[in-house]
Amino acid sequence: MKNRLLLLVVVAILLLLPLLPATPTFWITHLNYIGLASLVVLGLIVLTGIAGLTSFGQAAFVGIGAYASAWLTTAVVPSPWLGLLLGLVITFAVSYLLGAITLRLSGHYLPLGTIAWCLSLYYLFGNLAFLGQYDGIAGIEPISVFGFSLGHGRRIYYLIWLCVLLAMWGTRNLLDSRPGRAIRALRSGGGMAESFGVDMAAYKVIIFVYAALLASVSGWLYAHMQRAVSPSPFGLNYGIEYLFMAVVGGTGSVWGAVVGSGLILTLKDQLQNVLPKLLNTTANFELVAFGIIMVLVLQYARHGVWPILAGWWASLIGQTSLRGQAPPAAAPELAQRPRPEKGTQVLRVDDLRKEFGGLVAVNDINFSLKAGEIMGLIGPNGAGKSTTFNLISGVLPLTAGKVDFLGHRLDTLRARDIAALGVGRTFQHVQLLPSMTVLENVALGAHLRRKVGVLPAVLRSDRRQEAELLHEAARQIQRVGLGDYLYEQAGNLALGQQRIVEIARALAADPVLLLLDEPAAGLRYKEKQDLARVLDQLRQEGMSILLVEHDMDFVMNLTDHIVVMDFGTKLAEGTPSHIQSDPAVLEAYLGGVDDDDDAIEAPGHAGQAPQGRPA
Ligand SMILES: Nc1ncnc2c1ncn2[C@@H]1O[C@H](COP(=O)(O)OP(=O)(O)OP(=O)(O)O)[C@@H](O)[C@H]1O
Repeated sequence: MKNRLLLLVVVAILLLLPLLPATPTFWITHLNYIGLASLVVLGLIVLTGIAGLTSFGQAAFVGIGAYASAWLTTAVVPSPWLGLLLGLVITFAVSYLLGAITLRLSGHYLPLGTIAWCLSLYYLFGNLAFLGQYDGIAGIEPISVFGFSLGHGRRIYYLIWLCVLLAMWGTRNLLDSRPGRAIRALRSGGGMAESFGVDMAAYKVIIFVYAALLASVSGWLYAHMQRAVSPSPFGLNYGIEYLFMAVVGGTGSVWGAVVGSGLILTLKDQLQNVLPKLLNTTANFELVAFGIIMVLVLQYARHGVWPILAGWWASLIGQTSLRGQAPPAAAPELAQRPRPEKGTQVLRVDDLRKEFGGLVAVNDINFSLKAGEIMGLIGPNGAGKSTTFNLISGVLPLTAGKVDFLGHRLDTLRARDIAALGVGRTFQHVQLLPSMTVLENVALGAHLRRKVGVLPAVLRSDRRQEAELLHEAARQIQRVGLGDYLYEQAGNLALGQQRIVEIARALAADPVLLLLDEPAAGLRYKEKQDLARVLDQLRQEGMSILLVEHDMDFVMNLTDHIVVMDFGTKLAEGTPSHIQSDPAVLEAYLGGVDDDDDAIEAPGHAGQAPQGRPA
């Protein structure tokens, strides 16, 4: 409520400022530039801040939007609105092409790639004769709305800030949606999101184009505000400055765009005014001071200024934790996929093999799993259990062998196609998105159960589907006993609880087969019992569960069937009681059969199995 009030106050001030004759024209011009930069930085917040894809090249897209409209309105038809359309179409085509090529690059190659195409486009603007080469294009028409000219700074101000507010609204909607969760998962890099059906490569291109289109709109407004364009504001130094704005403002929130643009542009302006007077020289020291201030900000406010301001505001209005807040409103339940009859063979692994160079991590393993059965995959550290999981779920390619899931060959499919068939999984090293709430993390698991594109998400016409996804996520979180933590940031939970959240996320995908990698690690005794109850319930519902676990008590009490691996090979297979007295297993675990100790300790006494290979 108080947040809304603050927003209304900000919007009211923005509305009133140009109407007050006392407002200096300089302020309005300055605010116009802040608005133009905010649009570009907003795209960077999504691209770099949220998705972790660093781009130094956004200024080039500003240039495309500016030049397209400048050329069209001066040389072809004097319609800035057609100019906007042309700019958006060209930006779409160029950014799609550049994104498809450069986003395949990772690490430092991606930023270097963006520098390369930013330089290319800059020199292209400066060398094309019909764009006026380095002199650029002058005499550009102002924008008019229903015959009302926005030629004056105080008028175009409203259009600029309307675009900024709309872009902020749309971007917030996007981030708070099914595609938004996928975009926020891009930063995690690994294959986690793909294991829930997210096409990471496609989303990378989508947000690259989204950010470029925002920059293009900024360029269009710039061209018709300045009434002239030349290449210099679209060069690499501006691309770097936009990135600074995003980092200084705060890359995790849409408000960071406005705060960062405002701070950097005001700082630059003030340094230009104050430093010459202070140092009594005309020498250009402002960039030196600017650089030092930037280093200090990066050192002491790594997440930007906005999170600090937001924290102050939250403590001022007494905003407390969201823990315990009511779950999302009830919504129709998502359809469940048909389940195989109990006892039907669900998974069959034939001669599964994985070599890492000379190391055979999985050596021609065979086993099968039926519907309504829990199978344990156990073995000492390094036995090849997690690798087997990764082969079944498509995270790693097989060296040889075959994986059959309900008649589908999994070993020829990508991780996201395997997820779509009904295989859900958790990870040995927890892979949650720590800054997202538990609810959002689990809703990511249900990604494939509703189709919502970027446009409906931006326009917020996806609310029905979103309510269904959140309702399903909340249902699964309550099922695993974490209903009090729906709105807690996942990174704030204890490691054991994070593992349980991963199980809820896998359940949200409505799997037929659940692959759990060390689900009981880090849990207390009572939590393990609760988890065992949930898994038993799932088994009774007909789900097949394959779990890797070191806690023998947990495995022996819960599973129907166990496969023991050692050095990549299958050592033994059978029921828990059979495995507990198998001499080969005892040899692997305990270093040999002892007269006094002829079995893996009975459930209830065992606790953790020895970790590591026998000496
Ligand atoms: N990407 C990789 N590249 C090279 N070697 C790997 C890779 N992944 C796993 N290995 C090796 O394969 C073997 C099996 O590893 P894996 O993680 O599957 O064992 P594990 O049974 O799951 O062990 P733990 O219980 O410790 O998790 C180990 O020797 C490991 O070092």
